[in-house]
Amino acid sequence: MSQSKLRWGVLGCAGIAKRAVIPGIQQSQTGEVAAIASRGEEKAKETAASLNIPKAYGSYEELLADEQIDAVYVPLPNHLHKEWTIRAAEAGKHVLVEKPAALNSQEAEEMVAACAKAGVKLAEAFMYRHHPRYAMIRDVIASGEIGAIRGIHGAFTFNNAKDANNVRYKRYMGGGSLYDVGVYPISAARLILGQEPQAATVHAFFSSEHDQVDMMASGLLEFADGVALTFDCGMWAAGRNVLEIIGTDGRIEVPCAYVSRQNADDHFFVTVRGERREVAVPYVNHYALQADDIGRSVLEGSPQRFGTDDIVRGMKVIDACMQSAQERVRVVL
Ligand SMILES: NC(=O)C1=CN([C@@H]2O[C@H](COP(=O)(O)OP(=O)(O)OC[C@H]3O[C@@H](n4cnc5c(N)ncnc54)[C@H](OP(=O)(O)O)[C@@H]3O)[C@@H](O)[C@H]2O)C=CC1
Ligand SMILES: O=C1CO[C@H](CO)[C@@H](O)[C@@H]1O
Repeated sequence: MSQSKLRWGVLGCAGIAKRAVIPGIQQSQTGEVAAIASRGEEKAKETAASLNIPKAYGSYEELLADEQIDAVYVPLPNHLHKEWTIRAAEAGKHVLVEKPAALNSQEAEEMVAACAKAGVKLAEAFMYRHHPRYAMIRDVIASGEIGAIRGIHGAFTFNNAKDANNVRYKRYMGGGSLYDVGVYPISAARLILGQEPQAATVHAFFSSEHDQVDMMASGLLEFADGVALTFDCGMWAAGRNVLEIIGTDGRIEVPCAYVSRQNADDHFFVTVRGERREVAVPYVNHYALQADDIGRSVLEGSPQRFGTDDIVRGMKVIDACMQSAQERVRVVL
């Protein structure tokens, strides 16, 4: 590609797109947001004006028909990820799709196949993985300082249960805490261990007041050598966003593990034989780094950090967690 920046189009005007991902692309080195689309033209125009986006479209189809757009960001409710990823790929656009990439691994496979057929890149927007903290944490583990990993615990909870119309409380849209936030500690454990779990056991509370979506879930993922991830996630509990890696000789605590601090330096803690030290990590915008990963792969041909096979493997784990929670069984992967 001869141009210097990837021209992004965004489908949908609210939520995480407006709050963080559009500013992230605008701060990235490789991308610019060239157009935004909404189901309502006025909303698109207002959002474009407020975020300095040159073009606004009153439908997603019109944006996909714009030949000036190279890549599309899909921050729609979960049940629309597959449809709009495939439509974007068929229109020749590279795709960054929000987490979870799909409702299940079958959908993820179809999305990966459509992108491969169209010759476009596909990435899942697990922005936290692009934060340099995770490479630093893996370095601490590789140094042997905390010894052999014996277990990982992750938690991601928040409380917006009063917002009854939220897409997270609609079952057909792929609502529920596992899809919304449980996916983060699951993704982080797979990232840190560099392997897939062998079995999943999840207990969830499906709320009749919230369209039977899971409002809270606790789970156990079994990895090789007796290592386990224990996690909990929830949408009607006080906010927590943490990860802990427990070794034979020490442990690593990661505060703000999945959504890093805004405009502030980050850190994590390493405790070995009772001595706790803080490892400082200067502020970065992980949404910008996420955009640059796909941007560099398109503009410079560099490999994406996470392949599309990771998307399907991750969704297989989520499938197993869902099945375990719904059927109250241990699911072998
Ligand atoms: N990586 C991260 O940090 C985060 C990721 N997410 C992910 O982003 C996705 C969207 O979440 P969030 O931004 O909170 O969602 P919102 O409900 O805030 O926004 C979703 C957007 O989708 C569009 N849309 C299209 N069809 C529908 C529909 N039938 N109902 C409602 N909205 C529709 C709307 O845009 P319009 O009306 O303009 O067309 C709306 O602005 C999810 O997959 C979620 O998991 C969410 C928060 C943080
Ligand atoms: O991905 C996400 C980041 O965290 C939010 C909670 O605080 C979630 O709702 C969202 O979907």
